[in-house]
Amino acid sequence: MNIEQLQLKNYRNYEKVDISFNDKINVIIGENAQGKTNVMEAIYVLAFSKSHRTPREKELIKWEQEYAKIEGRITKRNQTIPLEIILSAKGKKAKLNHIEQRKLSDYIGAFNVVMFAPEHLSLVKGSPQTRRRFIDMELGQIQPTYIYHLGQYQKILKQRNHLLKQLQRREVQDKTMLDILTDQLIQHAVILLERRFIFLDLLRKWTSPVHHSISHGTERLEISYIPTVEVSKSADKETIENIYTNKFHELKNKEIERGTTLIGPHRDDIVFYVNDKDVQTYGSQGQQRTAALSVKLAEIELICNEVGEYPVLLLDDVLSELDDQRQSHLLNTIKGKVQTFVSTTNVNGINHETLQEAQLYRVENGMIET
Ligand SMILES: Nc1ncnc2c1ncn2[C@@H]1O[C@H](COP(=O)(O)OP(=O)(O)OP(=O)(O)O)[C@@H](O)[C@H]1O
Repeated sequence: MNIEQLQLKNYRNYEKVDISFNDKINVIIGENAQGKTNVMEAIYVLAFSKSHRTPREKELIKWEQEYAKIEGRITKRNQTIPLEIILSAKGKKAKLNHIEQRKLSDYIGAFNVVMFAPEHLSLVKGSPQTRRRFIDMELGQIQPTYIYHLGQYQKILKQRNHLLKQLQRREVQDKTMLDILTDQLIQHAVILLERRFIFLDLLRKWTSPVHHSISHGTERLEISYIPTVEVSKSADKETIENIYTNKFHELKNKEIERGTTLIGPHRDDIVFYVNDKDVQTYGSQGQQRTAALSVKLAEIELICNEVGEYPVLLLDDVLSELDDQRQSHLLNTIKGKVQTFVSTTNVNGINHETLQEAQLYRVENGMIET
């Protein structure tokens, strides 16, 4: 899969841009704060309809402008597909093949992208929220209906937390609504948990050989999903539902006392083990980085396996963060098969023959030159 062309109108510090891309390696080079990440972000927004940097979409619109537009032409299974995202104070529009999609879950998944930025290097040692976000984004692009269930779960969770706060402050006495919201929450929690278990199995399958190879056969990487309820990954829907129902019943008074929902996929986590030791606690910074790189490389293979084509890879300011050996492993793995975007202030920090074949784009103050 490739992105052939990108057009930006009033996006961040770009007033108007129209660029065509090379189907192999594209290097976006420029000083700090010139707009390199903004280009990467625009490609990401075209795929996911949201930014990887901010939940506040207003920030994406050029200052003092009414709207921002990102248009892209991608090729997938030998077909050209036009995509369009328009952001304004009125909301967001997503168009696929020039047709506006009412549900974002009908849009997301058409264009597959893997982003690798410095913050992903802390996937292993960072917060559980970072890891949950990672699972949600990846699952969302291979299974668009996951986004629907996640959205419903988050909506009900918000209502339930609000009600728990009211019950805590005794502004509400009747608990009937709490039971209704609990049942609704469980319906979506079961689906999220089931799909995350399956996704983790897939991820583990692709991560193990990659990690074994990067570590020259010295390390074995394992990934475990840690839910907030005791449940086996082979449990069926009904069993998971019963486990949640019983646990919510048991925790009812405690949740009212605390004024928040204490269990569910929004509190789950994943743990990485290298040679049976928890990498977050015991791993060196190098081992944590290698684990993060393995996950990213596995993600590319996993998407290719699920979708039938390699996703586009965005390496935002990350190559120079990797040492020569990890850089080489990454670039050798993707060479010739994955359309890649690299943003950097200086190509000198990147030593690889792959870059000799790259198309260079110079970015300066919201202008791009090839
Ligand atoms: N909504 C906006 N409207 C206009 N300009 C914006 C907007 N949002 C961000 N900018 C500008 O975009 C620039 C930052 O661009 P970007 O994050 O792409 O930098 P970069 O080239 O990747 O830099 P670095 O190498 O430091 O990461 C800044 O000059 C910032 O002021």
